[in-house]
Amino acid sequence: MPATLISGVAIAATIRDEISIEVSRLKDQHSLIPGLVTILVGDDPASQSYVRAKNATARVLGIHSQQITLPAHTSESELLQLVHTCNRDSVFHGILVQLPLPSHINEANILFAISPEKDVDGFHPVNVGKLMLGEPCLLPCTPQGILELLERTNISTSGAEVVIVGRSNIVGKPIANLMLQKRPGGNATVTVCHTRTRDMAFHTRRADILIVAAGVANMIKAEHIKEGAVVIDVGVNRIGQTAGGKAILAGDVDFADVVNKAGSITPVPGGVGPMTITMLMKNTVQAAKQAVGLL
Ligand SMILES: Nc1nc(=O)c2c([nH]1)NC[C@@H]1CN(c3ccc(C(=O)N[C@@H](CCC(=O)O)C(=O)O)cc3)C=[N+]21
Repeated sequence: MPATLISGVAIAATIRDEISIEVSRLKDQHSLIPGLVTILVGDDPASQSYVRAKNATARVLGIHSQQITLPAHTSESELLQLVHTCNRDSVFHGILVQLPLPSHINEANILFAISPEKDVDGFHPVNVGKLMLGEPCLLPCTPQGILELLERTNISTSGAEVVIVGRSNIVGKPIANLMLQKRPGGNATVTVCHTRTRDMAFHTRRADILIVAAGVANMIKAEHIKEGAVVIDVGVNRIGQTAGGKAILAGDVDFADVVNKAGSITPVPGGVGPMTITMLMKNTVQAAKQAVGLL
């Protein structure tokens, strides 16, 4: 029997409806319009399309959003100036600096300059530290999206063997921490694999829930998974182009190879990606409410 498809598109749509209702309520009852500024440096086509999607989603939900696009040769100090200006601008409750930045800009210097209250990516050390401690904070969007996917498909993590492939600051490390926490959505036994892991399949085959965020197209095959496992594919790899010039996407999981062995699986596209953008909207609303003392 083929795996049950976990539709990020459908679950994201449900959450977007919830957010849209909340945005209307904030407007009506508190004259509060959540605001998001997205900052894009350079002209990488993938980054352009992600930022466009973020702004489009914000508008649909009634969130005020503005995109600021700067040339690739923008200096670190110019970008820092812009971040400081946005920190002070009360129209914006959330600031997103699209990554990756051009190599002459130190990403940490920029991310650390964003006010933690406006850090809707959850990348600032204050929010990273709070996450680690289990304190309320702005959570990074992709890990938060994965928790929502599992919760809303009634997949329990308590006592489960969760194996994560990838140790990035954006996905691997924070999702590992969240799954460890002593609260619903956590309580898992967590293993994190990476490029130096000696026998990847030995670990991944033990997973009840396998989360793959390695950035290597189709690396996870049937031999890597246990029969009936939940497989969450975070990979978004551009592996080619259609005749019309549209990017062809592949996940980190070889979907065709795994689909008859997994119990449930997220597709790419249409799985984790739409959840990531939705959590950015949720964080923007949370930041706006916090800014005016509603949380
Ligand atoms: N400051 C910052 N924050 C981010 O959250 C951030 C970032 N930089 N840099 C790049 C990564 C990547 N990322 C994705 C978001 C949505 C989809 C997504 O919606 N994907 C669609 C397909 C989109 C397409 O067709 O290209 C899907 O999987 O169905 C993918 C990837 C956010 N990122």
